[in-house]
Amino acid sequence: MTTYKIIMIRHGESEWNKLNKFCGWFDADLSEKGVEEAKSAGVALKEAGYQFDMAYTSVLKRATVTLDYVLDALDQKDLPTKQSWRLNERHYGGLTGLNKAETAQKYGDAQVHTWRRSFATPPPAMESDHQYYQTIMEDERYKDVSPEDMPKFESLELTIKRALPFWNEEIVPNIKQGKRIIISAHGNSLRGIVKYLDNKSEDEIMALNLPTGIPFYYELDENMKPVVSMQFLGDPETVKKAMEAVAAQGKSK
Ligand SMILES: O=C(O)[C@@H](CO)OP(=O)(O)O
Repeated sequence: MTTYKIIMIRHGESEWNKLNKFCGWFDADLSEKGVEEAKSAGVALKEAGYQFDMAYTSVLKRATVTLDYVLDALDQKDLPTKQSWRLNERHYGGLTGLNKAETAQKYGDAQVHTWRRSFATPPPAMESDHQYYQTIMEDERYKDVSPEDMPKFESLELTIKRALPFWNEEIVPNIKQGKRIIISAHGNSLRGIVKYLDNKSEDEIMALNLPTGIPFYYELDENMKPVVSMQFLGDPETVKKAMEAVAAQGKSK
């Protein structure tokens, strides 16, 4: 049986992860710790013997810069790379820029958990008087995104709807040609792909919190069904703690 291995990585810690702010499509930089995470991810991939033929990433710096550090560690700086807004973080709408713990104090932990992790419940929309509306919605990078596709908020369900065409039409054909692929993206765009690949239920995906900067792989069969699901390149205790820390970001204290 032919199988295909694909690496995915959530970007390293961003400045807004550090400040515990809802980030979404805001283009936050990596924090110093995030840079270190990205470099370590590159070293882990190098030590495990990985080389790639093609990379995919979003149009947001935290993912593209993470990819740059990884490719640098692998001596593959010139790797063909395709960027797409379809791999962006889910759009956090009106919550963008708010502190997660303060939002939980105001609306309750349960509401924030629903906004962060539920499948179908979207955050409130980003209205035109929102502090970051112009910065995000009028960004040149999105000038070719059709107005119907341009979100003002996204649930995980909506994030999956816009990410999957890119997975199916761009990434899958290259996987099937035997290209070795790395995807550098975001907590929720990757949760979307993972939900689809593993056919996870809405409850199962609600419980998944991806850590920053730790690569994981899937091994897929010819029908793109996982033979091996989500294996992290990191020691299980560290991965578990990092996942718990992400889950805790939405608690009031
Ligand atoms: O703020 C965000 O855009 C995301 C990822 O950092 O946060 P959360 O984990 O709350 O979905």
